[in-house]
Parts: sequence; C-alpha cells; structure tokens
Amino acid sequence: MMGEVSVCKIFTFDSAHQLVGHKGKCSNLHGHTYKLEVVLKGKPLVGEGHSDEGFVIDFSDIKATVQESLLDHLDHAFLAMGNEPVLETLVNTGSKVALLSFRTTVENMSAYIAYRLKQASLPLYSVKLWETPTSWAEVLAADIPDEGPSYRLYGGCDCE
Ligand SMILES: Nc1nc2c(c(=O)[nH]1)N=C([C@H](O)[C@H](O)COP(=O)(O)OP(=O)(O)OP(=O)(O)O)CN2
Ligand SMILES: [Zn+2]
Repeated sequence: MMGEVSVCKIFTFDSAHQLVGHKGKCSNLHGHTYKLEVVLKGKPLVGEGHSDEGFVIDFSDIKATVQESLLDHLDHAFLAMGNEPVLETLVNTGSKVALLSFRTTVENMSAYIAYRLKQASLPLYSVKLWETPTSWAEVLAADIPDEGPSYRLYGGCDCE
C-alpha cells in the first residue's frame, strides 16, 4: 500500500527436535540455532513530538512481543510433536519441552510462528525461519488462514 514501509527484527533461539520417521539424519535427536526474521509492514507514525514518530513500530516493542509470545516458550526447549521416544523422559526429568503437536519441520515451524505473531496483534508481513545457515522457510502472514496453519495436528499445543 502507498506509504507503507517494511521493518525487520532478527532473533535467534536454540532448540532441539527429532523428525521421527525421516529417511535421513534428521530422525536423530539434534539441535539448531534457529534464526528468525520477523518482517512487519505499515505506515510510519505521523505525530509531532510522539515517541514513535517516524516508526512503523518501535524495535524494542517488537522484541518484547516476540520474546513473550514465542521465544520464552521455544528457546532451549525440546520442540515436540508428541511421538518422540525421548519425550516421556524429558518431561519426567523436568527438561523444558514445547509441545507443539505438529511435525517440527522448518515449514511447519515458520507457519506456527507467523500464526502466533498474528495472534499477538503485530502488523506482520512475513516470517523467515533459518533452520541452518543454508536452509530456511518463509511464510507470508496473508497466507495463514484465520483458523490457523494447515499442518496436521496430533494433539493439543501447550502454548495456548
Ligand atoms: N524441507 C525440509 N527438509 C528438511 C528439514 C525441514 O524442516 N524441511 N529438516 C531437516 C533437518 O531437521 C535439518 O534441518 C537438516 O537440514 P539440512 O539442510 O540437510 O542440514 P545440513 O546441516 O546437512 O546442511 P548443509 O548445509 O547441507 O550441510 C532435513 N531436511
Ligand atoms: Zn533439524
């Protein structure tokens, strides 16, 4: 739209996961330092003397919202679909688990993140999630259905 500007804030978080049934090495329990690019879009505020004049949104407000609505839950957690053999042990020994109930591919993770950030009322344009330095997935906010992402859910999410 005329006059709109995109702004981006970048985050990293560390998580473990296991793609049960994968034909290759990702069937093993392993971890990633994920890089998350959150792109917001809007018209910069016009308001003389306002703290946010010229901002689409203050970067520090983006940081606080993404931290609270997402990263506190995912960082240093085991990202679980629910079918991982190690899950019961992790839960019983008090390890941090984010029970997501979908297969934790980077495609599904990026759709989940976009949905959560839309729910947090950010003027989201897109998210790009880097799983490794050479592999990423991107989801546009406009492509997330109102009722949530189209991945298959295997149970309830512990994040609602
Ligand atoms: N389309 C997808 N393919 C793969 C996913 C995924 O989420 N979506 N995930 C994995 C593994 O979890 C893991 O990310 C390994 O990815 P890969 O790029 O193969 O990792 P490498 O370290 O081998 O990367 P190189 O840079 O090629 O060394 C697998 N596939
Ligand atoms: Zn992986």
